[in-house]
Amino acid sequence: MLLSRNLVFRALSRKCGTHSYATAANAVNIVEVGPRDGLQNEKGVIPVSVKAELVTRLGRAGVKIIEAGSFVSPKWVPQMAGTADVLAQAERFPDVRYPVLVPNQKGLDAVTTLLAKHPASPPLTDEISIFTAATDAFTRANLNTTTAESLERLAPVAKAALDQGLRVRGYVSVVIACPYSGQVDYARVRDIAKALIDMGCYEVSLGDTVGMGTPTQVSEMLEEVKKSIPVEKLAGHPWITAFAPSTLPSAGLGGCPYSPGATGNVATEDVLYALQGSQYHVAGTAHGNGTIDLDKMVDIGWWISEQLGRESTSRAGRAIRARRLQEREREVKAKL
Ligand SMILES: CC(C)(COP(=O)([O-])OP(=O)([O-])OC[C@H]1O[C@@H](n2cnc3c(N)ncnc32)[C@H](O)[C@@H]1OP(=O)([O-])[O-])[C@@H](O)C(=O)NCCC(=O)NCCSC(=O)C[C@@](C)(O)CC(=O)[O-]
Repeated sequence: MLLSRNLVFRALSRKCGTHSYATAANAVNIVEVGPRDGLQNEKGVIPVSVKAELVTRLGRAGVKIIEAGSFVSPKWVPQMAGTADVLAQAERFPDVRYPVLVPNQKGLDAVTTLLAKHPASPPLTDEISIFTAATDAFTRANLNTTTAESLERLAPVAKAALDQGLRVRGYVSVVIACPYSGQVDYARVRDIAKALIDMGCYEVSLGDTVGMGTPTQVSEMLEEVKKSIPVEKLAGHPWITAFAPSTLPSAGLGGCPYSPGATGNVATEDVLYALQGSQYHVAGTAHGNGTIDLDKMVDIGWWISEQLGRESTSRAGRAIRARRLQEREREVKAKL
């Protein structure tokens, strides 16, 4: 699956966060963005039933935060059409959150309509993610406006969402380099992230959208952003090379359709695998042992990849599958 595009930095801060899912020291929050970021860039049409099943399977595997889709213009991102039906059809688990991406008031209105139509408890979603970018060129390509104008548009959307009891999370894209305008000014990243926090985002995910950042660049950018925002309110997406915690999709799928040259995401399975035996662990999840089930995530990664007509790019996913096949062959031979 598309693992984490955003690892949350609470583990690094060694403090509990302000969320209801506050984490202990060394705990990593994983925001699984497979159903949204992982699928939004696909060429073919993905049936709603497949998208809903993906959300269901992730919940069963113990993922605690699943970004289930987006309420953007279907003309801009056709793959995200039907997100309301995905939310309505997916089997939901009471301790799992299902945030959705919202670009404007129209997107929030669609969420409000959905919640009125399906008055479930807990609600189908209780969180929106709003997004902008560190450069005007990227914001123009992705949202058809400038960064400053996007922030102006998003402020009332965030306020309206908070007023109706929704949580609001923020994304800043291209925090290191922009595919259209090159190296990014980290002070600008800091100011934009701060603007999102000031409008009520409980956390801001910083995206190296094209995946060009080196660990040194990511550290420098973070040092700048930390001047205005405490680290426990930051998440990373998808620069796992530099930091432990993040927002990821399974099977390494995905990316922003308006980010030419992006090479896909770090797979959730790979991060789960890397965390094994490290000083970090996944924050408390649906499965009381505080872990996401790696084997189930590998299965989900292969399943969704098959649905999309490709192979999983997750290294851990491929290795674990190869090991399973070998074990099965050995068992068959032993029976002969
Ligand atoms: C923001 C807009 C809508 C502006 O697009 P626009 O064309 O400027 O908007 P508009 O207000 O002029 O409306 C144009 C048409 O879109 C419709 N429309 C307008 N809004 C909506 C809506 N919410 N839902 C459904 N329909 C909508 C609207 O009704 C109208 O339809 P028409 O009259 O032509 O039939 C467009 O640019 C858009 O949808 N952009 C989203 C692009 C996107 O989803 N990108 C991928 C997600 S971001 C990402 O992946 C990065 C991230 C978050 O992962 C972090 C990282 O990786 O760095």
